[in-house]
Amino acid sequence: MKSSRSTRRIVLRQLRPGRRGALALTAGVLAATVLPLLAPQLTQRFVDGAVAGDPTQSLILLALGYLGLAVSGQFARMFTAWLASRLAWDGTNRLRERLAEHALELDMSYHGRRTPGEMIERVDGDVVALSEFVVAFLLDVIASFLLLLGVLIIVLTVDVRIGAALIAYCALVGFGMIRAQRLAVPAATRVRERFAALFGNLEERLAGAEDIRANGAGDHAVRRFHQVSAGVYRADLRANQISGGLFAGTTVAFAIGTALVLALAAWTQQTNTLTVGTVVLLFQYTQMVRTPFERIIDQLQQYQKALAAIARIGDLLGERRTLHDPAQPQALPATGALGLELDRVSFAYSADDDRVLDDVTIRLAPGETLGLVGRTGSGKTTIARMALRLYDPTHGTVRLGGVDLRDTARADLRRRVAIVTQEVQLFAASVRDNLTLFRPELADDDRLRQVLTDVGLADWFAGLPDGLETELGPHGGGVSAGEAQLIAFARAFLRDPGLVVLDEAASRLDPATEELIDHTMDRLLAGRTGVLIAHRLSSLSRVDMIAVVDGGRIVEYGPRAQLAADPQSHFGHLLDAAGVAR
Ligand SMILES: Nc1ncnc2c1ncn2[C@@H]1O[C@H](COP(=O)(O)OP(=O)(O)OP(=O)(O)O)[C@@H](O)[C@H]1O
Repeated sequence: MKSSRSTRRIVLRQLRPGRRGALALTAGVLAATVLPLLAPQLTQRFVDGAVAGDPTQSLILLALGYLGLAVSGQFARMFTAWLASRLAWDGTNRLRERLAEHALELDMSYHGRRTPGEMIERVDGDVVALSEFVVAFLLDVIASFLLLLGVLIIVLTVDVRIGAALIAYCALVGFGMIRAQRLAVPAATRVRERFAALFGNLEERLAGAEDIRANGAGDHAVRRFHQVSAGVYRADLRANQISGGLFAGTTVAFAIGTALVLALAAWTQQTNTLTVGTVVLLFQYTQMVRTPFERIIDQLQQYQKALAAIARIGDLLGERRTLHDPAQPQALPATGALGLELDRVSFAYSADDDRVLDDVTIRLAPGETLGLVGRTGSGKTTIARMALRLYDPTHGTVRLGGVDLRDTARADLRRRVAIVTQEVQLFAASVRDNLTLFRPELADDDRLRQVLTDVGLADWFAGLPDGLETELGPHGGGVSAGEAQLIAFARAFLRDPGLVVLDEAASRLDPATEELIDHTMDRLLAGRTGVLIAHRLSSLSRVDMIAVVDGGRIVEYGPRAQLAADPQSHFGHLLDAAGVAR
């Protein structure tokens, strides 16, 4: 989706400061510009006064005034820098929040097409690039532009000829600098590419450190690292040569400019139209031209980057959900088990893909449990995703408690359906937050403790140093795979759902933990409708119905006991092959 003007406007609106902030910033920028502009006026008076033999007292006063101007000018600049960073930080934080919220709202079909790294780059990298530009724009571009304008106007009023010469000179140097900058851009891009290759290489080698060591590929890894590092060195050297050359060229150009203005001023002074003080004044103003010039040209490059960032952020904000909440949602039954029905459901992950589900029909009465079996990639998880409305079917209908899922409100659905996935996502947060998923109002402490006991985590909980406030490490550090599964069960219990989807962990756990999990699974399924994606056939002993999935189709469907007893059934053969009693 291309970013439209309106989405760009939304991006910029988030960055806009409040009225008071904007006023303070304008005042700061004006002070930071005007104060340095006044300083040479004092120098002029000082020099002319000294030449004319003015009393020392008035010269000291002028010198003190100069000092005061210099100090307050610096102060104004510091204040503006602080304020600009603060306002940009506030603005970009608003934007970051809005983006994160928007990204979380988007369907799984969107996230399925994006890597987490890409999303982080959008929500953080692009926003930081934009924030840096906003600060630099406020500080460097606007302030530098005003300063440059002020200098040119003052010099023009002092002497039109020198002013005109300075303007012509600035235009010439500016043009030259912009052309020269273009030389530097490809070199800087190459440095970034080489660094990206270096970090990519490092990440891959570190992630695979165990395999590299075990297979004796260490020498090769180090050699490759040397090659990639050498690439960074060469690119960086080249970029530094170019920027060093540019710096030297600019210095020479400005030195020539200063010499020219001085020569002109000296010549004018000799014809008695300018005082010595005015020549010093002109010299000082000419010196002031360089920095704003360089800043503005520097920012031209950042501007391109910021434009690209705005476009990408705009694209993300322009993405819309495809799963819509209906205007008048139908409520799901508020309590009790919910019947589940997939009625001739077909589905493809994207319009170009083949069907992953083909004419799937499943009917589960309230309280019944279904076991989904089939080879890897056959479509079991996709069936579960349909029941959770993570996607809408391409054809057919999914009903829960008799209500078409397309007619339900998302919040209602999330309240009544729980899922325990193979890979439990734990957060670097307190146990309480991990259980309630950051909604402390969901349950009081007694209920949280009760649920932990119910899922068999009482001993684990007793060993925690700060009880419910104990912080878990990143990715649930310090929690074993079995405990993580049980925490996921506890999350499901807290919501008291009417439908539970369990995607059993494929990795093996120790027998004691497996027994605990089996027991908890039974408790969770009791009195609820359940869909169990079983990786251990023995787990299926607890389900009422079995669906054997193959290539996105249900090739066998029926009561478990009946299929197990049928000598010809797929399910029976599967049990026999796995050595599990029928
Ligand atoms: N997000 C996705 N985007 C595109 N294709 C997908 C996506 N998720 C799964 N698929 C594809 O859909 C098909 C069915 O996958 P699914 O995960 O439903 O199978 P499964 O039976 O649950 O497998 P497993 O037992 O390995 O978990 C596979 O071909 C898979 O590659």
